[in-house]
Amino acid sequence: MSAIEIRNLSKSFGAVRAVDDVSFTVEPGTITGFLGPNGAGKTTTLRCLLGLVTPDSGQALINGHAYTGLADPLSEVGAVLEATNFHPGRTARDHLKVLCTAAGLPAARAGETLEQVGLADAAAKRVGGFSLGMRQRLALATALLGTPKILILDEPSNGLDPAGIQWLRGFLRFLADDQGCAVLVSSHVLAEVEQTVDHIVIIARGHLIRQGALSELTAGGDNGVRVAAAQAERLRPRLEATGATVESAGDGVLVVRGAPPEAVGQAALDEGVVLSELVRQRSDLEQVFLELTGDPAAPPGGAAAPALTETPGGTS
Ligand SMILES: Nc1ncnc2c1ncn2[C@@H]1O[C@H](COP(=O)(O)OP(=O)(O)OP(=O)(O)O)[C@@H](O)[C@H]1O
Repeated sequence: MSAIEIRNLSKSFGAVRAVDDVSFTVEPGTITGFLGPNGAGKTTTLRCLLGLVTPDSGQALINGHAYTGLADPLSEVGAVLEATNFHPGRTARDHLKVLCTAAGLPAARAGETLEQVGLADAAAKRVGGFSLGMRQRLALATALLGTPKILILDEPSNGLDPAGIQWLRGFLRFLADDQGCAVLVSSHVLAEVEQTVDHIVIIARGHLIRQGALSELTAGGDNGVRVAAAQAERLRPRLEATGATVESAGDGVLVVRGAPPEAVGQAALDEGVVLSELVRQRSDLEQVFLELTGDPAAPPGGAAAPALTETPGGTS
């Protein structure tokens, strides 16, 4: 049984089909990046998982159950949807203690989770004075109170500075690798999650676009540098001498692997070859995401974005 299972989930708000027949799973010990441009349907999917929105059809399951059917939800799943619902006059520790009392958890969990998220020094400070990044950390502490094995985080990097983002990456990896947690983390920025996640699920306009292991989606790693010039072949010996592989891609076009664009440009300069094109070829994943986020007219699942995993729930 998967920790999280989204099965043929659909939800409309009036005429807007926010989520349309989406299926995927999240397994224990893994981090899944849930990616899509603004308005893609990520938050709606996560809200369905947490019982905050009722789907029109399909299912959103935690350990095989709807959230509302969980006997002890806080010990099974922790969620960070928005980091705004804190009483401004309360201290961070008091905020967590109130929640511990309400949930029947030992009050000591308040201090433990503040320590875990790096807020121990701010435990006695009023939340009203917290930065957005500190609120994000406090929200994460809230999610961790019941020591859940499943975490659902909506845009958790929002408001974190670069050091905070790096800390979050390490912390999520620790939760997945050492604690065996299943982590689902949404973002609209590919680069933000790319270094952290094992799996990726991409949606746009409610539709599932791609899903799979990050290693599969970025297969090949080096996608090469495309260089075009009337005398492109003159670059070949110089580039091959540096260990790069050079393939011909048609008249006057080469694809160079194992050398960065700068090295290809330098070779052209040294050889006195005039270039008409020099471009790093993007990975398939980058390309798909660029089309989704960079070109509003690009059709989701269109010719440029064929489904990698055709089977719904194919990551299971
Ligand atoms: N309660 C609601 N009432 C009406 N429309 C809604 C509601 N919630 C979401 N929508 C619409 O559903 C679509 C999907 O929204 P959703 O918030 O799920 O996307 P998202 O991927 O989380 O976007 P973002 O990254 O901007 O948060 C959007 O068109 C949004 O306007």
